[in-house]
Amino acid sequence: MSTRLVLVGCGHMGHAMLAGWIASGKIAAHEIIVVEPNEVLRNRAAALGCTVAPDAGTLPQDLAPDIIVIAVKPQAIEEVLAHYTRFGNGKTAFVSIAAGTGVATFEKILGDKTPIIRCMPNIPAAIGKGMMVVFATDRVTETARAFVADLLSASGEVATIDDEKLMDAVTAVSGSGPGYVFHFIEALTAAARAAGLPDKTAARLALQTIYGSAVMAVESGEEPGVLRQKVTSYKGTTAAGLDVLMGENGLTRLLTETVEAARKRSIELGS
Ligand SMILES: NC(=O)C1=CN([C@@H]2O[C@H](COP(=O)(O)OP(=O)(O)OC[C@H]3O[C@@H](n4cnc5c(N)ncnc54)[C@H](OP(=O)(O)O)[C@@H]3O)[C@@H](O)[C@H]2O)C=CC1
Ligand SMILES: O=C(O)[C@@H]1CCC=N1
Repeated sequence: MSTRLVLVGCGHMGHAMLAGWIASGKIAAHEIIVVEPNEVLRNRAAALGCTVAPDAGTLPQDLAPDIIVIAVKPQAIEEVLAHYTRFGNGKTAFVSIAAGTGVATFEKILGDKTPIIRCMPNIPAAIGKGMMVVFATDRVTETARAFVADLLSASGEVATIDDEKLMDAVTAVSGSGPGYVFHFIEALTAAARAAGLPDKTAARLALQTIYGSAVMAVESGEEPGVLRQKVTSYKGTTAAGLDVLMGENGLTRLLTETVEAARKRSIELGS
């Protein structure tokens, strides 16, 4: 069977998505070529059954994939795309997961008739629990949109946006968000240690509390604020803790500043 998809870059995010696609059966490993210069990461992709290549120069001359997924760092995009211009202005759709880099950059290098999709995934895609947000240009056919949406659904939930400018905010919230949550686990663990708990107990209590609360927020169908109130006894311990966390300089303000810093960085990466 012919190659349907070329994945360029198989690091943290590329591999997370690739593994989910293959496990879902939505695409077969032998329909995928992975281009990755790092030998260890290339071997990891080969172990999934994909054909692998160290660089674009070794790709077959007659290659005509439906999709090329660009999963390299934003700083490398322009240099990398220069090796894929032969696929531009044609039927091959380019899907980029790079933060910041806008459609305009792709069109400048590949040609303005190239179908381009931007997707902002997040790392829980590695376990099929990702948030995948998609923006597609008018050049992208319904068939290509449907194929990409179906493929991405193997990695988690899929949402679409119609305004590319929102991609910076999306990146700052769901793209980077797992980093904030992992840090929240670290911070609660540190606080538990400071409160006198042994290291292992501190880590276990923090992780299970965040896991249990997140699953409950998803599965109960209740608003987080309602769930919070169920924990908060009148003049009790939670109220005392939340007085700090929900105070003027509390978590909402901190997260607003956090998201804004990430959004600004996304804009910088794209300029
Ligand atoms: N990590 C995350 O949680 C998320 C990442 N993203 C986006 O995904 C993209 C990749 O990020 P991430 O996976 O974390 O980064 P990684 O550095 O883990 O992966 C990128 C990979 O691309 C390889 N690479 C470099 N040049 C080429 C080339 N010419 N051809 C093929 N592969 C190449 C790199 O190899 P080498 O290291 O040898 O240079 C590396 O293995 C970024 O644009 C990022 O913005 C989006 C959402 C979430
Ligand atoms: O940190 C980054 O720039 C990438 C994009 C979103 C998550 N990781």
